[in-house]
Amino acid sequence: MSGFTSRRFLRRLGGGLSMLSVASAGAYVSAAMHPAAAQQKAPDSKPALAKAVYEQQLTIGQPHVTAFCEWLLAGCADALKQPGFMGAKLLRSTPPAANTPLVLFVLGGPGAGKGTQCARIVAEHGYIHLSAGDLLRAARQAGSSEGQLIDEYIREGRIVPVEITVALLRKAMAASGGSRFLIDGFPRNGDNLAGWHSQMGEVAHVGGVLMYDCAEAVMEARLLERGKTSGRADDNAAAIKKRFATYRAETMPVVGYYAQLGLVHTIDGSQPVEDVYDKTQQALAAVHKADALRRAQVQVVAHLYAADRASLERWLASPAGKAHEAAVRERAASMDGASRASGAVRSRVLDVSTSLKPYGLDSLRAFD
Ligand SMILES: Nc1ncnc2c1ncn2[C@@H]1O[C@H](COP(=O)(O)OP(=O)(O)OP(=O)(O)O)[C@@H](O)[C@H]1O
Ligand SMILES: Nc1ccn([C@H]2C[C@H](O)[C@@H](COP(=O)(O)O)O2)c(=O)n1
Repeated sequence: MSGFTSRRFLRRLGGGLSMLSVASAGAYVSAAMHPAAAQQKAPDSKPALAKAVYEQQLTIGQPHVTAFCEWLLAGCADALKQPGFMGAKLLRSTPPAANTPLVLFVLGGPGAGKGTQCARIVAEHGYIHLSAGDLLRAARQAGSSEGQLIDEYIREGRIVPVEITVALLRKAMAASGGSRFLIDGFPRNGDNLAGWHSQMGEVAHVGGVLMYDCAEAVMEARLLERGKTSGRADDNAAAIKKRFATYRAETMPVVGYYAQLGLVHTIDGSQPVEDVYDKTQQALAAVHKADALRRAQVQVVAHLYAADRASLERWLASPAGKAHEAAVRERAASMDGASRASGAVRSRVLDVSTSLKPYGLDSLRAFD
């Protein structure tokens, strides 16, 4: 793949391939056309239609996009020397996931200090704080149809079915209009986790879990003290015991799940509030850095157009085609992990006849 240099590509363009720079809204990076296909463009004649498309898709970080696209288009120009090939085009777009709101789950045992830290984060970082427990208590008080069921679950220190909780969270998120959320006390068990994935997996991005670690004896003392004024039905010794048991049995595995994904920031919640907040700030800095990269991701799609599927498949099976595929994968994998959403390059050949999208050379000419 030594031919993948922009200088060589530009020389080749000068020698016959035409390069179409693109005018529209940044969606199209650039396109190249086979000389034979370019010659078919007579003013009154219908443009030739491609019959098959070789498509490669990948998602990469913004810092790499320009250099990568230039390199890839040069590689496509190499491929265009093959018989039956008509044109190539690179497109780029923002992946939908880059625009979804950022969610931080806030976990830790009852009384670990989740609500206290969330109040500080909201004041300084502009998050919307949603406590699953608060939403459930409000739903109970508002006399909702599920009120009695919620009441029973909370009194027993059990976890309310996720359909109820996630519906409350979803509604509150939409009503807030925010783009950064602290979701406190959720997901508390496997049912919460599964319900979140199915209902919210595509709607919001979980960027991290703030996990406040605290000994039960410390948490119990805090909750009993809080119980003197909180008015909460579950801030008493008997309910606290059940809540601890539920936390150990049901919530800790959820923390383990996110730990495996590398998303958990464990913070010692037994320290004074200010010290806990200092550690929280450090965790937030790491989360925000990763989130900035997520938002700067770009989806790149490369198309090679051919007059027939056989031409594409012949080329893909040839040493040149294999080298092209391998080079794209290698280059994608060589980008630094943090700014690469997926090193996986999705490649496929599409028959235009079975595709919904008309892949004609006229689409290239639109940018002529
Ligand atoms: N770091 C701390 N040091 C001492 N007391 C604290 C600390 N953090 C919170 N508290 C106190 O402990 C009690 C419980 O705190 P908080 O309500 O923030 O816990 P929580 O994890 O949100 O509890 P729950 O899960 O029961 O809602 C409160 O009275 C709070 O003022
Ligand atoms: N995801 C959740 C969160 C809370 N609950 C119920 C059961 C808890 O004991 C209670 C109080 O929660 P807290 O305010 O202590 O976070 O609310 C639930 O069922 N599911």
